[in-house]
Amino acid sequence: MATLSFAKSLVNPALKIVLKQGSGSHLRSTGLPGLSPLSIVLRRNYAEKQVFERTKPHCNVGTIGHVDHGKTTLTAAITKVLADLNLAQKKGYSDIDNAPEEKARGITINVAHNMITGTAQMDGAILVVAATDGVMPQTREHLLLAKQIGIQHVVVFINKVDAADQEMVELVEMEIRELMTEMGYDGDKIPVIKGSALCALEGKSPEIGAEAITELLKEVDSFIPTPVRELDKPFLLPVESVHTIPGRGVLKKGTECEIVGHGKVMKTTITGVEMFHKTLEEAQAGDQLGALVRSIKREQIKRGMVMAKPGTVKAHDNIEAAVYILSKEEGGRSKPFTSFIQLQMFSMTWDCASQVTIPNKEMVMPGEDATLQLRLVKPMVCETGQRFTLRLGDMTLGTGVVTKINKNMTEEDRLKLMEGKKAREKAAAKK
Ligand SMILES: Nc1nc2c(ncn2[C@@H]2O[C@H](COP(=O)(O)OP(=O)(O)OP(=O)(O)O)[C@@H](O)[C@H]2O)c(=O)[nH]1
Ligand SMILES: [Mg+2]
Repeated sequence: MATLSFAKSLVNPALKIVLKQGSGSHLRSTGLPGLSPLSIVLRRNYAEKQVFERTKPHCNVGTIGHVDHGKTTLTAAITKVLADLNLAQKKGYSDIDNAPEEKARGITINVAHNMITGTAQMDGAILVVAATDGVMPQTREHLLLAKQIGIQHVVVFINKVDAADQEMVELVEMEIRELMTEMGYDGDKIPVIKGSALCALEGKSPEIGAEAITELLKEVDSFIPTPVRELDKPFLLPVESVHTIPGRGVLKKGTECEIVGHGKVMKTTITGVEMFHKTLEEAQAGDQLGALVRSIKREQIKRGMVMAKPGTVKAHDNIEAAVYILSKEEGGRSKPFTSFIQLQMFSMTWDCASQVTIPNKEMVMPGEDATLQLRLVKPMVCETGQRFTLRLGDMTLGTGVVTKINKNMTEEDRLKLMEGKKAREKAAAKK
């Protein structure tokens, strides 16, 4: 397995670091579903050509961590340090935090949601912890989620060391190593780099600024291996977002595909593939790309649908799953739940309301495992083994994996489900 090495990258003037941006393509899909706004796509040998050349592997690394600990600043600092070495384009806060709400409030919204919907795509993570605060609730929540969704490689950056004394920094390091071990990572071996993203960004105190970033990149490089992509399976791309580009009528050009989800199945043909604003001959698993498709209107496609080889995927609305319900300490809720609770299910790039039935017990307590039957209000693409998260409002309640697919509901079943939902909502409103 080839390893994408930042150490190597740093001495390779051909490296470019590219942040996820809107590509202006007609249908934006991603084989590495839903990169978080803070994700970094590392690729090497990025040449300023109109045609994209696949000469180096890609590795997707995202930043996670508690609110205000410096995720956005660190991402900006990484691009600055690499740009100074002529290895990347510098990106500002507003390039990184893409959503309008994020821009307006200067915060990264919903990292957990991005992690959940973007799971398969993050090959590794940088956990940002401010030395001034230490481990905070979202530090735990994100790390737990990272573990559960299968992110095996995490590098830690203790940020804001400019604003904390040495003793504090050492305590925070011990605290993090302990937490990592508790979460099932090798807390003693994990690379922990201490520095200041702000200093790096402002070009101050190089020993805790630029040099710390360089060290972080070296560790990312050697510690996070290049993922092995499943190239021999039929293609499947979760739709991340949809864009219109006027006057452009045209995966591999000519490939027939099906777009499935939100209760629909549509057949079409791919007329062009783009990556990082460049056209390419062929996209492969692990790429984040834009696909142009024939005779489909923008309104017909929605985030959460899946573009796949015809006949290879189906949408389901009645499934069974093994689920772990987070305890309060892990960021879950303190109360148990019973059958008929309505939860939002998040998987790949979709989310859908679902009604829960607990087949073999009365209720599920926080911190417990359970088998659940989930009935979705619309059929969505899911397969046995697919991972998902259940949320209630903005709280992560649990994470799970699909264990069995039941026959889709009939229209009558669905109506009953919706009616039952309405009745229960009415009853709840009366209370
Ligand atoms: N003193 C100091 N302040 C920093 C450092 N890095 C970031 N900050 C400040 O911390 C605040 C939060 O930084 P952000 O990068 O927005 O943090 P974030 O993790 O993206 O925050 P959310 O998106 O709100 O979750 C800003 O005011 C930064 O200027 C640092 O190294 N030292
Ligand atoms: Mg932010």
